[in-house]
Amino acid sequence: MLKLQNISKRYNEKVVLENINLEIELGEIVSLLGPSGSGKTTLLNIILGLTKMDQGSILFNGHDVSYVAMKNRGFNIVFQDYALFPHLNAYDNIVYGLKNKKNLVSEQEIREYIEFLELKPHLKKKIGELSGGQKQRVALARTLVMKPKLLLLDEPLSALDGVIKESIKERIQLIAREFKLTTIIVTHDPEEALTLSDKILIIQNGGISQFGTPQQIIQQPSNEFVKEFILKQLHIKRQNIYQLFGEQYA
Ligand SMILES: Nc1ncnc2c1ncn2[C@@H]1O[C@H](COP(=O)(O)OP(=O)(O)OP(=O)(O)O)[C@@H](O)[C@H]1O
Repeated sequence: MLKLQNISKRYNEKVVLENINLEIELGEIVSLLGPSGSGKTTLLNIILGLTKMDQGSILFNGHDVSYVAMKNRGFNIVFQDYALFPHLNAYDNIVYGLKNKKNLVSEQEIREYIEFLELKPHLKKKIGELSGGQKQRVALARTLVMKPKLLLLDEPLSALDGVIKESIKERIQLIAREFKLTTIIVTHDPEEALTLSDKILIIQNGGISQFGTPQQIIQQPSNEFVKEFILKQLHIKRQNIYQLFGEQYA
């Protein structure tokens, strides 16, 4: 379980996060959802260990990792732009992080991740020869071979559309189930959060506006902001809501 306790962060006297408390169960997919500038990426980076918090603690499976360096936390992130190496082919990108950690994963396991993400036909291609969805799958494979204890995804679907977006969404859900991998996703898109996650944390101005399952957020929005943000301003497709939660919420 990942437990965030009283996390606060300021930048130049401006409060960016204030007293964030959160518990995420093993294998759960949680979306951090909120408007631009609400503090989502800052919270993701604090969990990763990339950004220092001013106050608070992070517990992972009972261990306090608040002061553990990023590389020793074992939490891995897929950045929004994938950060793949353009001069290497897909396979060399996937195994890049294993250079000094050869014993972390067997050849057989690497092959399984590649099969799982349907990347076999693309292994020899340079990054520039891959589609957006293929790049995203290479980035996911590269992260999975590192056997992360926690998977962090920054806007994983924002560069994708239509069918590709849906297939990556399904992949992310399969990864979380198959590998019992706790997954935290930053998104500003309510529809994405509602259809992808087990739970959603809605952040507004650095504070928690609501934390709950998609059903709870649809059925019992805890305040006007949640109602506006989720249901009205961002125009969630009625059809998707209908399919998920039934006619009365469409
Ligand atoms: N390194 C930094 N130095 C100063 N201010 C920062 C820094 N990083 C973020 N901020 C500020 O903190 C606030 C929250 O930023 P953050 O990137 O966490 O928001 P976000 O919800 O992820 O936004 P977006 O959806 O636009 O990416 C913003 O006001 C931003 O300007």
